[in-house]
Amino acid sequence: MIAVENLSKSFVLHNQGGAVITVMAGAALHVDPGECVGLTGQSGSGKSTLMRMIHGNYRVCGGSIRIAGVELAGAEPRAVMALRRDTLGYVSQFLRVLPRVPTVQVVAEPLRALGVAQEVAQARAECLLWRLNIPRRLWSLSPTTFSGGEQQRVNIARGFVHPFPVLLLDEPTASLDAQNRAVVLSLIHEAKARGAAILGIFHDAEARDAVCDRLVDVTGFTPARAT
Ligand SMILES: Nc1ncnc2c1ncn2[C@@H]1O[C@H](COP(=O)(O)OP(=O)(O)OP(=O)(O)O)[C@@H](O)[C@H]1O
Repeated sequence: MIAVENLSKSFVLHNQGGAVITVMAGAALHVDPGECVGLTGQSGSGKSTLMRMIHGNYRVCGGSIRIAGVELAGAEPRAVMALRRDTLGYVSQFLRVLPRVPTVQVVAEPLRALGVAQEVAQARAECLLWRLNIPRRLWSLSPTTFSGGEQQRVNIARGFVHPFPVLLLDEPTASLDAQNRAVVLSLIHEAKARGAAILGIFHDAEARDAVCDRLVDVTGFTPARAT
């Protein structure tokens, strides 16, 4: 479902005399349906950079990223948007939303984008908000003023509302208490059971051990160690 081959990435710092930072060369990994793979490696080794390339936020310098058979390297923005709508879910650490949109709509939006009826999308969103212990009185309010942990749970609800075949998780349990962390781990297990291919960054070792089938150390892709 996720196939990365011979991937390279450099950043050119145009505002710093054109300095070039090569983060990755020869990166390769795959994630099969029903599998959860964790990215590890020391701080600055390129975990987030790899994740952002797989999400289509960062341009690839060389190599290939295929998601459910679709090549992302050099893909048109329209193709990336279609992939994100249908196939590729992403839960980041930080919620980014338009102001004044009620939480329940924020969560239901990925389903609405797929043409799911409003009542069905809302019911599914409410179910996830309930499971993630967001108080009902908050559902009609914008999440912009919510606490860090509440915002993260809204983000998780939004990421899991559609059964995406591929899921990218960037620290999904980072600021959660034990009870909510257990809910998120259940959601990940359920997604694996329905055949989702999941790639995640988990600094929380206990969470990582609970859900990951394999680990890939990104340090092995840094140029000094690349073959
Ligand atoms: N937009 C950017 N412009 C320039 N350099 C960048 C950019 N994004 C990342 N980098 C560089 O790429 C390297 C890898 O960063 P990245 O955030 O991917 O590491 P990480 O493994 O996720 O680190 P951490 O565990 O600390 O979050 C760093 O040296 C960073 O400075």
